[in-house]
Amino acid sequence: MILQAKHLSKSYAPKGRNKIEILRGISLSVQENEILTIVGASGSGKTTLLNVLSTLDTADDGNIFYHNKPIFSSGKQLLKPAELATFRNKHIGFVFQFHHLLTDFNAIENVAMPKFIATGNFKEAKQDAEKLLVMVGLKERMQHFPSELSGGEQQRVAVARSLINSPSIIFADEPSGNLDSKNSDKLYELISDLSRSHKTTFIIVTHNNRYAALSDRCLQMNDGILNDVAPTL
Ligand SMILES: Nc1ncnc2c1ncn2[C@@H]1O[C@H](COP(=O)(O)OP(=O)(O)OP(=O)(O)O)[C@@H](O)[C@H]1O
Repeated sequence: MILQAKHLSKSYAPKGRNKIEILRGISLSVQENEILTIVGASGSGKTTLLNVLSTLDTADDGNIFYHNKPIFSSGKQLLKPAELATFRNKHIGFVFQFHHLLTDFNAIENVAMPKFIATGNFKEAKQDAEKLLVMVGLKERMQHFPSELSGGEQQRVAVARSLINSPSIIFADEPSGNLDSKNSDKLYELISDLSRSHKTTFIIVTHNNRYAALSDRCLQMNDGILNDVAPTL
C-alpha cells in the first residue's frame, strides 16, 4: 500500500458564517500502480481532499501514512517544513488543470526545473527532461515556450514535469479540464502507459466520465464522505 488515510476531517469556518464540514472522517487506502479517480459535484470537497492527501494542505484531524510511515497524525504535520519539501520533491508529482508552466522557460527547462532544484545538476536534469519529452510525444517541441504550445501539448509538458523526480505517486486535479475530447483521451492514454511503465500511482480528481470509467477504481465525494462507484462510458 502506498498511501493510507484514516478518519480525515476538515471544516471551513468563514467569518460571520456557519462552519461547513468538507471532509467528514474520510478513510482511504491506495495501492501501488493504481489509477484512482475521485468524482463528485462541484464544491463537494474533491480538491480539498487531494490537497490534504498530497500534503499541500492539512486536515483538522486524522492520519496519513505513506508506505506505512506516518507523516500526518491527529491534525499535525509530522515533518518539519524543510523535510516536507524534500518529501514532496522526492515522492510526489502534481498536475493541475492550469498546468502552471513557467512562461519564461521553454519546455525542456520547465520539465528539468524540479530536478535541477532537487540536485543542482542542470545537465543531468536537462537530459532526463529530454527523455521525458520524447516519451510524451513532444520531441519536436522541446525548445518551444508555453505560449508556443497548444493546450494539450502544455498539459503533456506538465505531465512530463510531474515525472522528472520519479515520484511514486502523482496527484492530478482536473488534468483534462481545458482539453477537447481527443486531447483529453490522449492524455489518459499517456497516464495509463506511464502508470504501467513507471509503476506510478495516480490519484485524479475529474469531472471526466471517461477517466472515471477507465480508471482502476472510482470514488465519489458526497456530503464529505467517499463511496465506491462504478461509472459507465
Ligand atoms: N479557504 C476556504 N475557505 C472557506 N471555504 C472554502 C475554502 N476552500 C474551499 N472552500 C469551500 O469548500 C468546499 C469544497 O471545495 P473544493 O474546492 O474542495 O471542491 P471541489 O469538489 O474540488 O469543487 P470543484 O469541482 O468545483 O472544483 C466548497 O464549498 C468551497 O467553497
